[in-house]
Amino acid sequence: MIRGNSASGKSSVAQGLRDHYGRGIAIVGQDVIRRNVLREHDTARGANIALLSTIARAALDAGFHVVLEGILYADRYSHMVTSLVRDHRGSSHCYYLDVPLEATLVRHASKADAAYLEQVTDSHLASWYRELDLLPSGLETVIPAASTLQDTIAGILRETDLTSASPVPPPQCKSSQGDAMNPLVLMSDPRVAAIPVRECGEPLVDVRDHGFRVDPRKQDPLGAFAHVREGVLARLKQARSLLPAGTDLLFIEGYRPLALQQRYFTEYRDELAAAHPDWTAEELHQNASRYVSPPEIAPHSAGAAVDVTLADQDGHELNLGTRVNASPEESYRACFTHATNISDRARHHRTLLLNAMESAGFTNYGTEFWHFSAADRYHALMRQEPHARYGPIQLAQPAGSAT
Ligand SMILES: C[C@@H](N)C(=O)N[C@H](C)C(=O)O
Repeated sequence: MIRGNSASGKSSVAQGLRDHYGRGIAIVGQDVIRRNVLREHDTARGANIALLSTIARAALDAGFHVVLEGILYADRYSHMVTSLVRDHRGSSHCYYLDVPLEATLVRHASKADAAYLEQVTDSHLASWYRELDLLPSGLETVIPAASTLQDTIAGILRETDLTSASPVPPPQCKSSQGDAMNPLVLMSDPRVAAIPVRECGEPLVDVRDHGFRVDPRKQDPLGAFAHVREGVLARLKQARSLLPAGTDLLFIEGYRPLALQQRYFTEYRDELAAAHPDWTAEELHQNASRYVSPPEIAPHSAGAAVDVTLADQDGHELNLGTRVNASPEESYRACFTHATNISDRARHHRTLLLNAMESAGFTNYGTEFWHFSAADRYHALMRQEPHARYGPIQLAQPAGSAT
């Protein structure tokens, strides 16, 4: 988001970002919506406020990066802007172009649009001007007037990680496949279910007792999410030790009770069925298994799988291209581990994670960069092992708790 007074350079910065990045960036300009589309005054109850939010959300949902730019006075627009930032599942960056009134008047006078200059005079600019009209909670990075247009654009591209990402959406490929060289084996592949399980009986253990960074987003009352088999914990420890200094594993989810797995699977399959009424039951089952494992072979319900990502040394989640648990539809398949429609930096982070986890003996699921498992049926098939060692398991209930 780019805010600032009239003639502070917001739209030039937005245009410059798009010129560098190419297609895939939507510019949502307050002036365009308020003046051109609605032709309304800027008031606290203006219809443009909700419309800006709706357009930005729709563009994000369609897979675009969004640059929202405008004067967007803090007292009128901060609620809309902070809600957008709060609800956005990717990363958000807010900038305020801090240009003194005198400099905005000079920039304004240099505009080529004579009709606009006639309509918008210096006294308009002066009456609209608000000094350092920042949003609450330190959301914005203030860019001083001394920063040149080129420097501002380069800085924002760098910070937002948009320097070299390819435009979205990516080239189309068949929805249930990888590429010709590395076809994905889906969880629904009958070869996975055909792998026998020789249950080894290892218990579930709580990773929170072992110093891992554990993200609370999948937390449940019993702490089931933080459990994994003993051997999985050992591998996690090894993977963690293999990461370069300054990066750490961020643990999101391990064990998942079978009933929850069943619910996730049914919900997602029903979502696909609503979006693709022409798909057969088999197509639905297969495509659902890109994102949720069929319950009968679920690695999470065997305590064999972990969803993990990377954090920096202060625990801040790193950018790995999409949010963890982004669905193929939501992310234009950028959630696929080897997706090409992510930035170089995100790719680098994915490679760090993949290398560490695979070296520690995990197998990744190619449709989810964050999902790894060991000694379950999927892992056994991919590593050509004759049987799995972890089958479905139940988490012991604490003594005295209701069943
Ligand atoms: C739902 C998603 N986070 C997930 O866990 N997917 C894998 C494939 C699974 O269900 O095992």
